[in-house]
Amino acid sequence: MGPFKAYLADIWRDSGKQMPWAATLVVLGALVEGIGLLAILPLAALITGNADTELGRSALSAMSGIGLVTEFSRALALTTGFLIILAIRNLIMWRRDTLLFSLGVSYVDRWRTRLLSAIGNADWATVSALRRSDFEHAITNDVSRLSSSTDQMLRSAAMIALSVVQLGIIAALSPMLLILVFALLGVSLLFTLPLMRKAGRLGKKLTKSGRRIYGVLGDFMSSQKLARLNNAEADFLERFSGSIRDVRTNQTAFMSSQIVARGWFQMAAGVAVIAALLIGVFVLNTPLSVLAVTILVLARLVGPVQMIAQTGQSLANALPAFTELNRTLIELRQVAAPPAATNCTLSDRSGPASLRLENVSYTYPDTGEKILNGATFEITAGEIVALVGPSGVGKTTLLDITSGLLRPDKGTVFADGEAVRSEQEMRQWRDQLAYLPQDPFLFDASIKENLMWCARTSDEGDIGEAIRIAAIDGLTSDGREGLDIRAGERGQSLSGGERQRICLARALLRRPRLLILDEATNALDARLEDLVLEGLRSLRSQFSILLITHRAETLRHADRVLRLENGRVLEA
Ligand SMILES: Nc1ncnc2c1ncn2[C@@H]1O[C@H](COP(=O)(O)OP(=O)(O)OP(=O)(O)O)[C@@H](O)[C@H]1O
Repeated sequence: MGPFKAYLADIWRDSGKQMPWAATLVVLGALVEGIGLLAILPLAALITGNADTELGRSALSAMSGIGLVTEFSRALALTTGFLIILAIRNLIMWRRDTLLFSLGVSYVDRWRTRLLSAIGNADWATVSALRRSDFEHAITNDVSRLSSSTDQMLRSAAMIALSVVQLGIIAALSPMLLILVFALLGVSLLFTLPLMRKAGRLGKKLTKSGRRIYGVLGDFMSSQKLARLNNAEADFLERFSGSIRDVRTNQTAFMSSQIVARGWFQMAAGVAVIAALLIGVFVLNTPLSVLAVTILVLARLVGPVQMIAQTGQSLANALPAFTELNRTLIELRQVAAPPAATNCTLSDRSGPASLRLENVSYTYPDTGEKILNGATFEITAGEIVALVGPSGVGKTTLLDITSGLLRPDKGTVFADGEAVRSEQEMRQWRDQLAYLPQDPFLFDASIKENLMWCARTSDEGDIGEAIRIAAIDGLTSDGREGLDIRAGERGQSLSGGERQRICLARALLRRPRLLILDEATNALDARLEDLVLEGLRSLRSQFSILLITHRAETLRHADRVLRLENGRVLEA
């Protein structure tokens, strides 16, 4: 019951004031439905001419009291009353169902928002170690399962209220018949329990196999080119087929258990209706109108009871997804970078920044490998410094610490002589710098939209200048669509060098005080790289530059070269 309780509490908390209003509508709907059902009794008394129930008798005598004595006037009054009840019922049901639907939809929407904002707030070390496909699976598949079970559960709550009222009516009319109905529910429940347990087991398996599919699919999509070059499409297809086979088996088993459960219910309901008829007529001498109402209630109960039972199964199937989502959320929130009070004044500065890293050490928590060990270096305002070192020595790690993405285990980052420690200080610091990572990333949008991301206030003049420095003016003014050229998914409609230059122009539009380039011009030919780096040099009154490169020719653009070796920074 643990996860179920947590799930209910979560929906309740999330819905705010809407849930009590929805509950009121659910109860009102059930009561009006019950009144509509009872209205059959006087109608039956009128039609058969035999008032065989208390309610039938009182209704007829009440009508005589107000002068309705002819059959026609009574039939008209009863039909009008019936129609009014029906109209009120429909109005309440419409409001109830739209509210329940919107509660369900908003609940799962909020789950997606919670997960995305938890990712946005979690520290970089955790986010970078997160498997993308697991997260995609959580936010699409797990949340969808939650969506359908939440919707079913809310509708079932309305059905339960309806069933309780209808059972109450039978209890008032004939308690013995109620026992029959309970026998039906008991038998149904007996068959449902093992099926619910099975649905829970299948739910856990579905979460696992679903994640595997997303993993294989993610690998497949991002390595299409590689797969084709190695003629390895068949291998992917085989792995994919294996995972979907698992999902299919689990889904089929789940569907089959639902169909079996439905079959049992229909049989149990059929037996109960016949039994109620026979026992009512031959043993209990139940009045005909009560029998009619009972059969009507029983027939109407089959649908709701079936739905309630299926909701049980669907819940058992979705609860593992809820548990998994909660686990992901808690893990991400535990590593949320805490906002801290600060009197940092970095945001007031302008002109090139100075930077100092003092005695910085860092070990990746998942591998335990110590990458930096007392690294110290300095960049003065307006200086261009190159950082070199063998592949895998820790250059990118050092940049991630410089930009505040990773927090050093020991040591301090100083910007303009001020220590940058808290997340708030790091955020202010990141506003001052532009960091171009090794893989240039572009959105599937126009070049202009890509350029203006994070620099919304840039005008035509700013864009023109950034384009010129990044040497993409040739691309954007060659008679094609100019800045409206679409970059394609992850920028695939452009060449590697074009992508790098657009990312550089985008970085310049942020007006950084420190520009960090992690092999950010390595896809350009030597002539273009020279042109771009010379352009950047001319802007040293605006920003300092820290760049990583493996190319010896690039080093001549730097004022100083530093070498990273054994976790320390040395003058080269
Ligand atoms: N998120 C991570 N978790 C664990 N280890 C990591 C992580 N990122 C990098 N590493 C490891 O840290 C070491 C340094 O990596 P880093 O990317 O900083 O090197 P680099 O000097 O920039 O290499 P290159 O020149 O090849 O880009 C490598 O051994 C790498 O495997």
